Amino acid sequence: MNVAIIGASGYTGLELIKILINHPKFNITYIANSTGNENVQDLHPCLAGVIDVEVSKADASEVAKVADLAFLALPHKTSMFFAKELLDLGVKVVDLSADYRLELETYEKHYCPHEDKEHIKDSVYGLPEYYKNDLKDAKLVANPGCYPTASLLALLPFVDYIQEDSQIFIDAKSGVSGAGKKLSEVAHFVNLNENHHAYNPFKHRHMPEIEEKVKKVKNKEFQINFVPHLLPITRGMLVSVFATLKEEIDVEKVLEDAYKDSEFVRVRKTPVDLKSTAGTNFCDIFVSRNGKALFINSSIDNLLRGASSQAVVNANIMCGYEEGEGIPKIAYVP
Ligand SMILES: NC(=O)C1=CN([C@@H]2O[C@H](COP(=O)(O)OP(=O)(O)OC[C@H]3O[C@@H](n4cnc5c(N)ncnc54)[C@H](OP(=O)(O)O)[C@@H]3O)[C@@H](O)[C@H]2O)C=CC1
Ligand SMILES: CC(=O)N[C@@H](CCC(=O)OP(=O)(O)O)C(=O)O
Repeated sequence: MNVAIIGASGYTGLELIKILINHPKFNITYIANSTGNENVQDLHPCLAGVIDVEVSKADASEVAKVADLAFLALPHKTSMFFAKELLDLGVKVVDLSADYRLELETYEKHYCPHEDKEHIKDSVYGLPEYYKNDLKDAKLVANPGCYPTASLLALLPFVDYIQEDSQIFIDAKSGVSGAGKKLSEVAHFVNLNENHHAYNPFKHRHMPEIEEKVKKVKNKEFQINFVPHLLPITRGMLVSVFATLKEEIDVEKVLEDAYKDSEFVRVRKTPVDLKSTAGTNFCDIFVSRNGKALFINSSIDNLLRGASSQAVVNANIMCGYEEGEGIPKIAYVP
């Protein structure tokens, strides 16, 4: 199957190239960014001697001539313009941005007016462990955000056991590649190095994404109190969920049962770490309880399970391939 990558000069775009080069079924036929007119090796010197392709200035009608499926690694608000055109031209889309993740009303409250109301209602949320059946027939997949991926995989198995009307707290920590390649004051070496801080407490746009998906998957409404933090590292994400159980249940069994058939969730016996998942599509999860107090701990690579490798898993399912075809499993350890 011929595929296109739009947004190939960004961090997640590069990860898509790296995965798709080695993929047994997908063949990259189109790579684009906002300017084009460059070789991919000039864009990413690490790809010299690996892939020799001209980068185009992104154009949906050109994509439709050479590809059946497009990965959009574009910023929110830009993605929906390309997705709309591509879908109308019959190209399947896996969108890494937030543009198709939420109900229209939730999206417009937390982002901006939506420019593709026709397709947003048909998009499938790309969290494979919970949406696999819908993904099989999807034409448009909305890849989840990195924080919601790690948070939902940790939280969802326990939602039925958490005290109704109680508070759920999520402490989440991300490597700085989560913010994309653009320069910013926060990502300045001197501000970041040997430092650690929270940002947007209780106001981050991933809080409504987590709340909405808990409601959709489990039909339960909880106030999710989400606080993200920035880590002075390139990639990796660590999430700690705190909640109160209705009863003193066997939490390890609940977690193991939830993911016994999942190729890319590993249930751990000790608290999780960043390095064991870096470079892979795995989500590692550990759970513990103190009476009714519940602690769930998850780890992912924000650029892979939080973005590009999860996008390729979704594309595999959409195209009827094995979920794990071409998906990285070996971590960057040590
Ligand atoms: N980084 C992460 O960990 C995660 C990111 N995401 C989401 O994935 C998407 C991509 O993220 P990331 O790779 O970090 O972003 P980057 O900022 O690193 O890259 C953005 C890419 O979009 C391209 N682009 C921007 N505007 C246009 C345009 N008008 N036409 C064509 N190309 C355009 C840029 O090209 P150019 O170089 O020409 O400007 C660049 O290739 C975002 O929506 C992000 O929120 C989701 C989960 C995790
Ligand atoms: C460290 C950092 O800045 N992270 C980004 C989240 C990146 C991501 O997963 O999400 P989206 O696809 O929704 O942008 C942030 O907090 O906005």
